[in-house]
Amino acid sequence: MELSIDRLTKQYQNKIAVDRISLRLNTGIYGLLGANGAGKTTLMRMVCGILKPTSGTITFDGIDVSEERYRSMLGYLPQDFGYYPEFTGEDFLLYMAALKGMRKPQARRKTVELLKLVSLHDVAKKKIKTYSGGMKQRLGIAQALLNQPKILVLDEPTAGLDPKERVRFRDLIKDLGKDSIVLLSTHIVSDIEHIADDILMMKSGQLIYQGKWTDKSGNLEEFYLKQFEEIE
Ligand SMILES: Nc1ncnc2c1ncn2[C@@H]1O[C@H](COP(=O)(O)OP(=O)(O)OP(=O)(O)O)[C@@H](O)[C@H]1O
Repeated sequence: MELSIDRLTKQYQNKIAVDRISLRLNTGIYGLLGANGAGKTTLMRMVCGILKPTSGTITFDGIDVSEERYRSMLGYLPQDFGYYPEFTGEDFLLYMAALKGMRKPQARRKTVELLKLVSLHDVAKKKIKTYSGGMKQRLGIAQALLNQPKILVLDEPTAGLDPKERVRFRDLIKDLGKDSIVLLSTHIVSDIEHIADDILMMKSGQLIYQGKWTDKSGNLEEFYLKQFEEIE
């Protein structure tokens, strides 16, 4: 299982948001770190096939990002995910399953399973508008997992969560890297430093660090902040 990104570039009018990024990702959790505007969302949107690159390619085991087969293997939680406040958590998942073309019996089975996984089974029949930020994000993860994706893209899933919810979210994500490629963006080091198998760090559209971060590598937070300082 390999997601291959080759010299990927995205240019907006006079701004290069992603600048010739090449990456090979296998199963595991990849923590994508970068300051605001570094290009994380642009990169992730291209990996999800919803933003067309200016140049470069993205393939999964040889399947191009533009193919339907690629999409069927993808799970995505966007930064500004739109929940339906009047839906219950359960109805929302059933609705998303229908959008993904799942058959009803399978959708029902998967909904029950995922509500348990994200610890929302007790509130499955409550309206989303009564959910906390953390509960909504867990529901967001659940919808992204409906089709058992091989590639799971989570764009700043911990934004707006309190510290307790952050830990809970981290615990949930930890296991997902066993069978799939998880790409998770954040600008908070502690969100990923203990769960990411590999660290990817972006600055001004470029990848400035890629690989494992071990105790020998030093303090990740310090290294990260140093890159920040240089921007300002
Ligand atoms: N549609 C667009 N048109 C022009 N410039 C854009 C567009 N979208 C993004 N940009 C610019 O591209 C750069 C990268 O933006 P991007 O949203 O990918 O960064 P990010 O790392 O995800 O930041 P954040 O953490 O704030 O989401 C920024 O300078 C941004 O202003």
